Amino acid sequence: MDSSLESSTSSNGTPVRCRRTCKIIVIGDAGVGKTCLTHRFCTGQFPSRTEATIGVDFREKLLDIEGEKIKVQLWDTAGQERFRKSMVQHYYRNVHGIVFVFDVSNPTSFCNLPMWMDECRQHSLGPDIPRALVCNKYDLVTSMTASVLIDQARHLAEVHGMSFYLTSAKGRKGDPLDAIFVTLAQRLKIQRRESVNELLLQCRSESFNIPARVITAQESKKKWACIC
Ligand SMILES: Nc1nc2c(ncn2[C@@H]2O[C@H](COP(=O)(O)OP(=O)(O)OP(=O)(O)O)[C@@H](O)[C@H]2O)c(=O)[nH]1
Ligand SMILES: [Mg+2]
Repeated sequence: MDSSLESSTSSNGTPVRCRRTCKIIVIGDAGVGKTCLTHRFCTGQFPSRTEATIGVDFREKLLDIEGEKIKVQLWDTAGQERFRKSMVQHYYRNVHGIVFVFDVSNPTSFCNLPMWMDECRQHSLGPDIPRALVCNKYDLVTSMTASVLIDQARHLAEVHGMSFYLTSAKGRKGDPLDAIFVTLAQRLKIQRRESVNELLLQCRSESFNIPARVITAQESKKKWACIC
């Protein structure tokens, strides 16, 4: 995992604390509810009114993952082509997690998912980057057609190793909305731990005469690039 560390400084200018930041992009067709989902996750409220996102909106939330503070930076991207084309390069730079969203009441938004996945591939985001598939507006589900769509979505998520969520940004009791982002942050943390362990093993097998804790610290710094 390659995420960044953020520092705050004390009165004498020395860094006092580093906090990991991970960038999660939220993508999908226009109107599927990306802004509402991210807004609700960060503020707890369903926005009374939204307008089409132009470029990108940033939202942040500090999570406590197994005792470690991780700042999740959400990139709420624009679904409309005309509002996103100048920003696409920025969306995909240094991404740590991806959330694909579609609207269960709009089958076209499901059919367009391969196009969004392709765009990720074209920008070199490999399968190693944790991702989630969100079927939003579940509160609108009434028909059998929707349950077929949900089954297909579940299958798509399984095939691509994505976590799958049925959500309503409008919110219902027990809605798993928070789990989307918390689970991604947990996966990122595990991934980072594993990559450090892999490096340790590699170094040992190559008989480098370097104490393990030195490698961990150095590599950890590289993986979570520090901006202090
Ligand atoms: N019923 C219902 N409506 C929702 C839900 N989520 C979003 N909406 C509505 O869907 C519309 C579009 O929501 P947005 O969050 O702005 O959609 P978006 O994906 O950010 O759209 P772009 O910024 O254009 O890409 C708004 O009218 C929301 O109120 C939901 O879970 N249930
Ligand atoms: Mg939006």
